[in-house]
Amino acid sequence: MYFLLKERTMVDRRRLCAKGGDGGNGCISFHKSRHERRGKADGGNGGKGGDVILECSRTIWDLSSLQHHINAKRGGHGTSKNKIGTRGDDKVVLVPIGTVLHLVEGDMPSVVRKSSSEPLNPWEIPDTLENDLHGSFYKESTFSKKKGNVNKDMKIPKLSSSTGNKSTVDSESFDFYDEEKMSSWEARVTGNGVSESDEMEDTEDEEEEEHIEYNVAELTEPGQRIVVAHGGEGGLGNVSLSKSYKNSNHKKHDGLEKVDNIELEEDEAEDNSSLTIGSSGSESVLILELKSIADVGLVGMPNAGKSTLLGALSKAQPRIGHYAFTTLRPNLGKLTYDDLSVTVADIPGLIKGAHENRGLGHAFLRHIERTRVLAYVLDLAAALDGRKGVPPWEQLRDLILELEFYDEGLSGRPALVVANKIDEAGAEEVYDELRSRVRGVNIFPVCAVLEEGVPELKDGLRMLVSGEDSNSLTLDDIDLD
Ligand SMILES: Nc1nc2c(ncn2[C@@H]2O[C@H](COP(=O)(O)OP(=O)(O)OP(=O)(O)O)[C@@H](O)[C@H]2O)c(=O)[nH]1
Repeated sequence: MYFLLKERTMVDRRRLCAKGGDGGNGCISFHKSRHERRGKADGGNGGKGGDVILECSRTIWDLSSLQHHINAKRGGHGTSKNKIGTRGDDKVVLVPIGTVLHLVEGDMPSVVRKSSSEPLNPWEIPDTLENDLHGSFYKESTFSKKKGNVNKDMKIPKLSSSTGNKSTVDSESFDFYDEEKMSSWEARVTGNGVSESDEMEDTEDEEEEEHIEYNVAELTEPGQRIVVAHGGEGGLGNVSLSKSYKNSNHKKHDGLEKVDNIELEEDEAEDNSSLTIGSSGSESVLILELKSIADVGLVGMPNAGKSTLLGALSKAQPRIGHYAFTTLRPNLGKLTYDDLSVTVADIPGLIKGAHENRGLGHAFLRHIERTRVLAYVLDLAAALDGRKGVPPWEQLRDLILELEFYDEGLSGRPALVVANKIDEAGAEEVYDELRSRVRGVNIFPVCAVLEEGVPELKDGLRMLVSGEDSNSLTLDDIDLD
């Protein structure tokens, strides 16, 4: 029995600017009493700023809920009676399993922690400060530009770059889908004059000009956490300042008061004031990308019927049009069997030249790269009755070529073939010919519109995903003569 869940459009890539909270300022205060007429230092340290943390979660499906700018809270200021400022709240952002991080700017995501509620010792002077106090000379940048280390346990995936050219191989000029459709699709506006394609292209252009460190970290386990921007350290209150100077046998003076009977020079007092200011939280710019978007990728030329098929498989209602490229971003459907749950992605139609980034080819191919198995969706009716299209076996050849041009081995994944639009007049004969020309993989005749052949296809997909069927398709398996 199948349980079918609703389909939705997914966001699989997002740029994120993260900023840790600034540290709170330390307090300069003196408690005076009858016995302590000169006053005793009692100013507390500022609280540490919060971190921005990414947490891997099963409950998150894609990156659509992620904001572009995420700031953690600043730490509270220290107060008299040696009260420490509150620690700024961390900002924990849930991301899906398989989120890969690319670093555009800032510190390496460094710390993997299970919980953000680590008890903070308010009396502790941060290492960096301790060193500065006893070391050479304090500089504010020491706080704000603290360089993190990559966690050794962090899994570094080997994903190929998403913007790089995969191949320089030329392909023949494309004549299957007319240029008018292509340009109308590219110009299609999806609201406020900005098309999704424009938005994606802008992002890719922007990225090409940047120096990006790809795949610096990956979130694979639910509950796994990575700090992407650190909170600044709190400034020192005069209690901590006087203790530190005492320890280091420095003689200092604030110009007006004697602290613990230690004489302090006036010029040194100015240095002290900078130590009381909390440091800025670190900032980073990242690109988050989903490594794996689905178990099954529906791959086909525009108009082959992929969206309709996804709807038939998952009772979803993706956008379906009578023109090419109805789908600009992958739609996802979930197909749950008794013992297995399978995600199916309707990947935007590929065209000849996609590997050269024609028609947003790279973006589309990147989606395919992140599916486990492939279902080639062919349009049996494309070449019928003098239509402009090419026969299904040639569609198959073109699809395999595009995958191979983009990334050698991409077409080597387990696959099956969906022969769609079997209901059209003359399609049965084309299907018979397809069967005689294509060997090695299962071929399912389907009418996605009427949902005919869909149960058998579901069984085929199940076998593919569970590994019972591991057949893949190469050009050698297609008889093109
Ligand atoms: N006769 C017939 N038409 C179909 C069938 N499946 C889909 N269509 C039609 O084919 C056209 C394209 O369908 P889509 O599902 O949008 O195709 P697509 O492959 O997702 O297209 P892109 O998103 O542009 O890549 C629509 O007009 C569908 O109604 C089918 O089984 N039989």
